[in-house]
Amino acid sequence: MKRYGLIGEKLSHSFSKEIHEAIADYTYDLMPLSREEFPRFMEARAFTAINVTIPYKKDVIPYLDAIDDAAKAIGAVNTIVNRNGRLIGYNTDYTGFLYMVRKHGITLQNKRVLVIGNGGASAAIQAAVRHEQAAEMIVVDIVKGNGAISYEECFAHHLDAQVIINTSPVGMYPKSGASPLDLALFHCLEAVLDVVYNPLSTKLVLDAKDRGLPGVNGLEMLVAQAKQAVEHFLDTLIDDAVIDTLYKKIERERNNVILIGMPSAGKTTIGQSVAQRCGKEFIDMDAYIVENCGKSIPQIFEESGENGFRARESEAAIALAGRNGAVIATGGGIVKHKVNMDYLRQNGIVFFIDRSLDKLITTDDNRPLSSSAQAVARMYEERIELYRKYADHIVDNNTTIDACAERITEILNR
Ligand SMILES: Nc1ncnc2c1ncn2[C@@H]1O[C@H](COP(=O)(O)OP(=O)(O)O)[C@@H](O)[C@H]1O
Ligand SMILES: O=C(O)C1=C[C@@H](OP(=O)(O)O)[C@@H](O)[C@H](O)C1
Ligand SMILES: [Mg+2]
Repeated sequence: MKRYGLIGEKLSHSFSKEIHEAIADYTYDLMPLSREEFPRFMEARAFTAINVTIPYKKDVIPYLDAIDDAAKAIGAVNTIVNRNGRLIGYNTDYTGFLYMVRKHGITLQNKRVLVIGNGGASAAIQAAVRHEQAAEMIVVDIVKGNGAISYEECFAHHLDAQVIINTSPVGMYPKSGASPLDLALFHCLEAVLDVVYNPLSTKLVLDAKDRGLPGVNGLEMLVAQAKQAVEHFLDTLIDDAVIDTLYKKIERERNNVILIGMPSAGKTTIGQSVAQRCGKEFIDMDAYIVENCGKSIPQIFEESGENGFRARESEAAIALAGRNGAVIATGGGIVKHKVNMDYLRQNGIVFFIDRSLDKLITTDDNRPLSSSAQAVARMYEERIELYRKYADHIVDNNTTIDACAERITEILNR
């Protein structure tokens, strides 16, 4: 019987089963192995082809009969094919990374490249950067040595890096507020790549985008390395187009849909409709806060003022930003604290629901901030630039709820 799959120590968060089974028509098993189980598994050779992940990418090498040049240069293998009893090793992290670089039109040749982190993923990427003939490659790590310099040394001498590649886990969920370095320091920066794919866009990638630079997340590389592994598994060539299709599909499924805009603009109502149309879960952030506090919004404002409410709103934003594939209607003031949007944007595509001001005035007790035309106008003045700044898309809501929800669904599906 043919057997395909992935070995590694902890595999519960792996996307590989989903990706492989979308590209090929075999069953792909996640096979977590403890350190004790690992040697027996490799000696038995009872598989057709496997991928290898942390911590076994180096440890598999002694069990193999041959490895290709890239895997040899890197000293790590992520793909093993059993060809009539002979185990052959490859490294598609290397080729997957090169796919991602080329796809985004990023040139490494003659560039000063800064690689953050010096672990397994870094080894493959360092080999790829060398292959692309970078002018200079600096590796920085929290642990100095083994080819890596310290952050101190990096800040003292290498702020002229042109391309930054994060191979470290810094910025990965659940510590997604973190970034390995402040991009503002790097005055020659042209592009940033990150191997982390949960969240879909790390803080580092969003910082690059905010500076008008290409910021590339690790999901594309993940899909590319899997597609190239399938090619080795089945000894066939597959069109690269499948990478983009699959990458976009996973991104669409995992991204949250975040609705922002003035109070009464229609975020809650439209959010429910979008969720229903797309078969996604709906979360209303105000309702989430009320449920968690056991108090109504006016009650929270009364007891702890706007600041008290904003603190609870930030807690909710950070918690909900870790969700996947939900439609999240925020409260109108979400944009007032940058940290809220910093988190929500990591796993979300942001829609600004724009409704004309005269339609926003309300005597609803639940909206203590929008009871008069003056109050609404003042609030609008204060926030409009922020709504625009954070929006990936601006959608008009001056006709029907249905029309607006339909427009959002259209944008999501294109
Ligand atoms: N396009 C629209 N047509 C008619 N009523 C609308 C429209 N958009 C919003 N509303 C109404 O405005 C009120 C406020 O909407 P809601 O979804 O609660 O806004 P938000 O969550 O942005 O504060 C609701 O009664 C909703 O039905
Ligand atoms: O704009 C705001 O500052 C607020 C908007 C409300 O949500 P809606 O936008 O759903 O009304 C709610 O979060 C709170 O009353 C504060
Ligand atoms: Mg609402």
